[in-house]
Amino acid sequence: MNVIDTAIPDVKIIEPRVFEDERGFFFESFNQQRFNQAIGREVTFVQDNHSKSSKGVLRGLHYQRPPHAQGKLVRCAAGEVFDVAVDIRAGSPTFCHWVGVNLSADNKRQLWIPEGFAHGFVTLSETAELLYKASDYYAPQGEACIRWDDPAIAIRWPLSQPPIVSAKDEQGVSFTQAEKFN
Ligand SMILES: Cc1cn([C@H]2C[C@H](O)[C@@H](COP(=O)(O)OP(=O)(O)O[C@H]3O[C@@H](C)C(=O)[C@@H](O)[C@H]3O)O2)c(=O)[nH]c1=O
Repeated sequence: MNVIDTAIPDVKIIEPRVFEDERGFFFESFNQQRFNQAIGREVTFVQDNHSKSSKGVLRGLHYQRPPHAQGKLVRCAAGEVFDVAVDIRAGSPTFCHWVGVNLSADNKRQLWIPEGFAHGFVTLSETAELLYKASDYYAPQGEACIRWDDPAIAIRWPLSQPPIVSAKDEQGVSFTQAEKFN
């Protein structure tokens, strides 16, 4: 397993070791011990999520407010997405910074997004299936959404036309208005 730093030190790219043979491939998509070593602390995941999206669908930027904050370990098992984490921790040296990583069924990369970040992605392939582990349970009362096109964050989404966004995400607030983490 290979751990790659990103421009935001707490956000890591994890590349599993893939064993290929004439039958296909095998890899450990999650190993608690190695994962904890990779990020330097213990995280307990309590929920696995799976979503499928069509090309041009953009979901985000989502987070749950404390005490329901979620760390997420994200991977793409079919197709390809551009996955983004935004630092919303007040006082962080990388506050309001974002990182974007292509995750695909081919590159098998995973993105670790700790608590204190908003998360979103856009689908680059005809369809894409995203699998992610979360360190806390879904708590609708704690859900929050920042607009994907917020000018203060200025994410460079790889888009050639406006994305397909849910009605809920259209109601996302600006970065300035969003509740931050302390
Ligand atoms: C996120 C979530 C949704 N749901 C339900 C609520 C709703 O009826 C339906 C679809 O929910 P949403 O529209 O919020 O799904 P979606 O827009 O895919 O939300 C997800 O987006 C990505 C970017 C994330 O980071 C996730 O944490 C999550 O917020 O699924 C659950 O039952 N459990 C969950 O954990």
